[in-house]
Amino acid sequence: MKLPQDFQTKYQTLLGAESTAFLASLQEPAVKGFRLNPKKIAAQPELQQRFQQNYSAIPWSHWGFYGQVPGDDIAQLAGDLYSQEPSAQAVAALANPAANSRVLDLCAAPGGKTTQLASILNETGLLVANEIDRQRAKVLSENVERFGYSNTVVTNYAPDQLAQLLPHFFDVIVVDAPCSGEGMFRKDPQAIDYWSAAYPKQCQQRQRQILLSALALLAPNGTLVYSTCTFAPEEDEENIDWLLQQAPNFEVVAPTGSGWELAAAGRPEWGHQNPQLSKTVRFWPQSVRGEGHFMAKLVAKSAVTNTHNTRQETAEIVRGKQRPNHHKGRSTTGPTSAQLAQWQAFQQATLKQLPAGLTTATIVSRKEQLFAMPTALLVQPQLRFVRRGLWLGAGLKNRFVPNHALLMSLPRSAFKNVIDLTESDYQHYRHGETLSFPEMAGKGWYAVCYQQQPFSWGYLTNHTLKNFYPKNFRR
Ligand SMILES: C[S@@+](CC[C@H](N)C(=O)[O-])C[C@H]1O[C@@H](n2cnc3c(N)ncnc32)[C@H](O)[C@@H]1O
Repeated sequence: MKLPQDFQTKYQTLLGAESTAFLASLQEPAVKGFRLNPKKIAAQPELQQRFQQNYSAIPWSHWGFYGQVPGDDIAQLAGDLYSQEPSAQAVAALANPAANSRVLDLCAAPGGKTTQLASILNETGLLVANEIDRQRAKVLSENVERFGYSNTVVTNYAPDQLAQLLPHFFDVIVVDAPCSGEGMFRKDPQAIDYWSAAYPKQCQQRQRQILLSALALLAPNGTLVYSTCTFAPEEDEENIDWLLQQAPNFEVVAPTGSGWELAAAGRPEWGHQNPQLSKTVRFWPQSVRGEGHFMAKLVAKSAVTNTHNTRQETAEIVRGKQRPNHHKGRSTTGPTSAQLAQWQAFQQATLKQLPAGLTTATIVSRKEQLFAMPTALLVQPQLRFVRRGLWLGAGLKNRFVPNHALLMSLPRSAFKNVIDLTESDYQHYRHGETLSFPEMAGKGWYAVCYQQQPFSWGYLTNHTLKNFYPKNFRR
């Protein structure tokens, strides 16, 4: 790999003798990793064993392993795992939101940190995954669907717009900032083409704008995690030093627990000698099995009285004192009683259990489509979504048609009817073909499975399984 001369000179100056090992490490192959989805793996001990026996664990990650699982493995399709390089798995682990927190992943696509944060929250609280780029937000939304957590919504805002809509709303915010990507040079050599000596400073300006919005979105006693996949001090230590000046009530906290001793500390000398920077974290490829990453966790030094009243408003909505303002809202309303009746009839016929997050959700409709939207978000009827919570399905005139997202949010044991496909039927079904089962009688919705994993809805009628595998996933 040909590294820019300016890059080499910069790190020779910054790192001195260590630069030889650092620059040599960038010529090594990238380290691959993936992370299991605890929600889906919990009920499948044989699948857990498959991974535990064949792959070694990533020390600092929740559920992380070194290695690579092919993209068309059923475990990928069924949302059992997410491919993510090992160091990137430290960011959500550092944030480690408490159960029931309101969490925002501000720069979220394609969803590596989001899916890990969702796993940590384990269907409690609320997770907003926001992405500024519309196309990338769609990919993020697909990954959120695949992982199957019903308390996760996807939005598509610039950070300052979101801050106007949900000021001081979140307990935990992760800013995995767009950066100069030096830590990705091995994984994605194209990042080298974008790089110039001036690029880190340009990125710094954009990162500071994003961080100011993050402060406006954060509850007074909230936690902010900032990360980049670059080595550049301008984007790392300098930004945290600057952020502490903007928010003097905050301090950096160092990670605790096993695995973190393998990471290095940030460098105070690269951020105006601010001693707090020794509690920031660096992953260097010459000393850990992973790519380059920087991260810092900031918490409020002293408790501040929470003056905003969103929690009170939410409680009132839940208790029914205040109705969500449907008129100002872009598109959601309450479902009709006929739609609700269809949804209930569908549940009775098809499901043994409901997704866990539904207990803290409100059912809303958009035209005939029904969604379980996290109740806490009803305080802001102006909010537009790419995914407004768990997409349940369509309440049509005489029937309910479940959405793929509902299937992905449930374990195999939740379905009254399951059908296991052979390898050959599985390939046909993934193409979108209808399958014939002369021995199967009756009518109804089935969770269609391969290797025990639900991957699609199917509707059985006249000995034929109608194909509801989403058209955009067919191949
Ligand atoms: C490092 S990537 C995020 C990776 C993601 N957190 C993950 O783990 O999969 C940074 C993201 O920030 C987005 N972005 C770019 N410019 C932005 C801006 N001005 N404000 C907010 N986000 C921005 C990019 O589109 C990109 O998706």
